[in-house]
Amino acid sequence: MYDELAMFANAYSSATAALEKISGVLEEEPSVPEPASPVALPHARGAIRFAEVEFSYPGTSRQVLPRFSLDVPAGQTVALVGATGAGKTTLAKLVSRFYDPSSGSVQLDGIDLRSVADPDLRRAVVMVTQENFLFSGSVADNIALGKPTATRAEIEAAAAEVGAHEFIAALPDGYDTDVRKRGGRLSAGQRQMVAFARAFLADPAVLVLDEATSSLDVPTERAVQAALETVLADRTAFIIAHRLSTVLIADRVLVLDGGIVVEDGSPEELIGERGRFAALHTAWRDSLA
Ligand SMILES: Nc1ncnc2c1ncn2[C@@H]1O[C@H](COP(=O)(O)OP(=O)(O)OP(=O)(O)O)[C@@H](O)[C@H]1O
Repeated sequence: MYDELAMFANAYSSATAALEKISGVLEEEPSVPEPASPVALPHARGAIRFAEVEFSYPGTSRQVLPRFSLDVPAGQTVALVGATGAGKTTLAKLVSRFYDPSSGSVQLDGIDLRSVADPDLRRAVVMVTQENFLFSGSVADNIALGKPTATRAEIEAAAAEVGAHEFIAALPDGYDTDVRKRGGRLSAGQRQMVAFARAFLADPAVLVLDEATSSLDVPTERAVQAALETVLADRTAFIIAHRLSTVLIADRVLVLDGGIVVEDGSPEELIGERGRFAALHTAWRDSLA
C-alpha cells in the first residue's frame, strides 16, 4: 500500500515537473502566487475572457495593456498580429498565467485564472514557444513531456497524427534518437513537428503558440502547416503568427498596437476592410511571390 502510494507520489511529482517544464518559457518561470482557495477545473472547455485587464510588468509603471477586454469562445483559433512591442507576447503570457493583471481578470471558462488550481491550469493551458521546442533527451522523451504517463504506442500515435512518424522512424535510433547528439539533430521544421506531437499528446483545452520565425522550404512548410491544423482542431488557440499561411487558417485575427486591439475579425473580413491587416497581407503575399 505504502509502496503504491510512494510510486503514485513519485509519478505525480515527475508528471507535474514535466508539465511545468513544457508550460513554461524556461528561463522565466511563473512567479504568480498559488490560489488561496483553488477551484478545480479538471475538464476545461477553453473559453478565455480578458475582463478590463490592465497590466504593467513588475517593477515598471508603463501600462502595456490599458483596460483590455476580449472574449474568445472555446475552440476558436486567434492569430495575434502587430508590430514589435504591440503586446502579443504579453497577451500570450497572461493567458498562460505567467503574470497576473494589475487590475481586472483573465478568466478560463468564467473562472479567474488566479483561482484555478495550479495543476488543472497547467494541464488546461499549454504554451509552446521557440525556446521550448526541444529539450535534451530522446525524441520520444520530448514528445512524452506532453503526457509523462504516455506509452510508446501513444507517443508514436501522436507523432503519426501530426505527420512526424516517418521522419522520426528514419532517424538513426528512431524514437530513441538523442536530439542533442550528432545524427539526432533535427531541422527547424522537424523540431516544430516534435513540439506539435507533444502538444497533441498533452491535449490542452487552450494552446498558446509562439510560432517559429525561421523560414522553411515549401514542402516542410506544408508539412508543418498540416501538423498545426491537426493540433489546432477542437481547442482554443492563441498564435503569435509569423507566417501568412498560419494567419489565414485562423478563425479570427487580432491586430494589436500599443496593447490595444485595432482590428478584429476573420482574415477575409479584415482583408476586405483594407486596413492594417490588409496591407500586411499584401506585403506578406508579395514577399512570397
Ligand atoms: N519583461 C518585460 N519587462 C518590461 N517590459 C516588457 C517586458 N516584456 C515586454 N515588455 C514591454 O511590453 C510591451 C509589449 O511587449 P510584447 O513583448 O508583448 O510585444 P510583442 O508584440 O510580443 O513584440 P515582439 O513581436 O517583438 O515579440 C513592449 O513595450 C515591451 O517593451
